[in-house]
Amino acid sequence: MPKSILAVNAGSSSVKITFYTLENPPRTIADASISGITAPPPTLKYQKGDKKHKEEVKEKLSTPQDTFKYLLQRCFSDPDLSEVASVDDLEYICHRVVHGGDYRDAVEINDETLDRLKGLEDLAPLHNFSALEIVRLCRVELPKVRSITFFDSAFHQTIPEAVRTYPINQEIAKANGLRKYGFHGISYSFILRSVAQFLNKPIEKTNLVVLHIGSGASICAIKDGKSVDTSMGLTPLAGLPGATRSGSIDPSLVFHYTNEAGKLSPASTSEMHISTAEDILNKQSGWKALTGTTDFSQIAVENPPSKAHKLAFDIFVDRIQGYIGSYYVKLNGELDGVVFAGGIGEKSALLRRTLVDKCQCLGLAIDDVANDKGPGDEETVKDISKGSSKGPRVLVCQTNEQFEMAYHCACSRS
Ligand SMILES: Nc1ncnc2c1ncn2[C@@H]1O[C@H](COP(=O)(O)OP(=O)(O)O)[C@@H](O)[C@H]1O
Ligand SMILES: CC(=O)OP(=O)(O)O
Ligand SMILES: [Mg+2]
Repeated sequence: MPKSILAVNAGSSSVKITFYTLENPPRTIADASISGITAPPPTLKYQKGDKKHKEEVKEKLSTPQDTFKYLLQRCFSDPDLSEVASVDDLEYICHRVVHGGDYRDAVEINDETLDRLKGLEDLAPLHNFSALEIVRLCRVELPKVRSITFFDSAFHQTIPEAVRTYPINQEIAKANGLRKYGFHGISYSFILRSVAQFLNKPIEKTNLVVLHIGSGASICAIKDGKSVDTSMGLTPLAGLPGATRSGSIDPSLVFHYTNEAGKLSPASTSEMHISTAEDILNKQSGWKALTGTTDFSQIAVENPPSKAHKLAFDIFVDRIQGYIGSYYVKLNGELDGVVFAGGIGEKSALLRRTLVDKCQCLGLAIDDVANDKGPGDEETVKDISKGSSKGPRVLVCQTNEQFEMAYHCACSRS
């Protein structure tokens, strides 16, 4: 039986896994995910071809490792999934790791790289912990399968010095790795390749402003196929607000909010230390703090259920509009398109329409019918610009971080 690739995308509240054939390009065999780990009961979603299944998980899944093991076991024990019946059918496991520090490329896990990644965990405990717990588990329980880690930050290594440097003491900045890194890069890499192909342009001549907006949200300016700026910074907290994140705020706010800011948060564990301020701004802010829900589909509605929902929507629109304006100028107005991606970008026609209306002065215009319809299941990129528009294209891209990892894994092998 030919071997396969398993791609793992472990987030703070979900673990998604996808099995692919080991060929170039890889073909999806099956997809499984568990979401709602932090807001039980967790939900399992499973898809193989046209067969879709969703159920509440009864077992207690308190760690990313438990969740990953549960998903793997479910897939291995499915009689319809004969392609991946056991660990012997796997050649590679690709892991999405959010913070990769100075890494420019994916790395294969061995004692040395795992040690280096351990150092990064302190810089981004909230974001790297789940993924690295799963990497460690795979080392112990699936030692024959090669683990490759892909970093969200790697795509942004091209950001110029003046953009990535914080104006603080540079000795301290260098010693502690304090600079803008940027994230969602695995997704941006998928989007860039897919959109360049769609526009029939070479990647190195493609200029885009891309919005990856899901429960974590960021935006990226791409010039000649390279990231030149992005809204997230040292950690994914900077920039746009998200489901539970504040996004950029005046840093002094922290000390006015609570005088416990620097103390360890009760959410810390013996392996993961986070301060009270980090916990508040990362996990108790954003849509959740404003409206009580983390689900943007309840906020992005024509008639919002409360003033707070309307305010949350308006805040998001305001912050994104600011970045689009700034990046348009940084790209000298020479952009091929503005791309909407991520759960919200792909699904909310209302947010896309509102933003495009607010950015009319840049020549953006939308076709309402195409926008309302959105992309079909098999449509990776859809053009929703108004036919007569001479401005940059307005596009929706259904991003796929798992595929991007499997694709690079298969490419580097062939
Ligand atoms: N129709 C919709 N309108 C607005 N937001 C939506 C819609 N459908 C899903 N979303 C939002 O997309 C977000 C999840 O995005 P996704 O990129 O899948 O998540 P993650 O950041 O966890 O990877 C959630 O906040 C969800 O509410
Ligand atoms: C980097 C980041 O914010 O990731 P996610 O959107 O998956 O939370
Ligand atoms: Mg995501």
